Amino acid sequence: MNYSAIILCAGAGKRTGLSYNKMYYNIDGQTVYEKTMHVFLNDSRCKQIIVVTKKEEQEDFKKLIASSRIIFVEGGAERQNSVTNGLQAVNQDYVMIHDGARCFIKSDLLDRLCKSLEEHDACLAMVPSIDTVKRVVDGKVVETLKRSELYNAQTPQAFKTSLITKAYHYVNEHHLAVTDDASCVEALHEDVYVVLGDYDNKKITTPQDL
Ligand SMILES: Nc1ccn([C@@H]2O[C@H](COP(=O)(O)OP(=O)(O)OP(=O)(O)O)[C@@H](O)[C@H]2O)c(=O)n1
Ligand SMILES: C[C@](O)(CO)[C@H](O)COP(=O)(O)O
Repeated sequence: MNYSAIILCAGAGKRTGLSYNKMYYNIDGQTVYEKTMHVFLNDSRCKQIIVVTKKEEQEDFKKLIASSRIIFVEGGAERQNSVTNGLQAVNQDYVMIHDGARCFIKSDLLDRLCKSLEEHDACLAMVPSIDTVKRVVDGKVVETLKRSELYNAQTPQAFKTSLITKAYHYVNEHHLAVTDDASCVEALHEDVYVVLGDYDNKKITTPQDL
């Protein structure tokens, strides 16, 4: 199953407290960006990698890794806008959308997603929720959700390109704000399938994560 990957790197990383984009943060001698990219570069099914960055940071990213499979696209104000821009460059029938900041991704997750794409047009990595989750309004608990039905969404989120393109077009046209990609397909009332993610596949978000 060949695919394009959209690697989102156009954020600011504000919640980390760093004075620079967390994609340049160094872990064991490699930037977060390089760690993420190597997993996709090592996958022969990944025919095109679309790196979405801020315009002014593109040259810095280019210096870190060179490959004929990589192209750069300018990001937008929100993650949703960055994905929308990335989708315009996709040249494969299937696409995986991945947060650059999830740099602990392993290749077996790509295998599971590719297998799922053979049968389904929309699937995403998820892990069962560990904590008990409650709905709170005005500082008061109004509901305890049934944990056995709760999963935490990760990336990659993998799709038939035509479906996710149509789904993003729909949410953008209706001014709906989404925090992940599968939500756009949900908005079209199309099925989205769960692929077992990995608890290690964390998104670097807070100073504690660093
Ligand atoms: N306008 C944006 C916002 C986010 N991202 C990317 O989407 C991923 C997930 O977003 P998040 O963790 O929220 O990253 P930041 O926006 O960088 O973090 P913060 O919200 O703390 O500033 C990151 O890899 C980030 O670079 C993006 O490409 N374009
Ligand atoms: C897409 C995502 O990583 C799934 O958990 C998450 O929703 C991104 O959220 P953020 O607020 O942009 O970090």
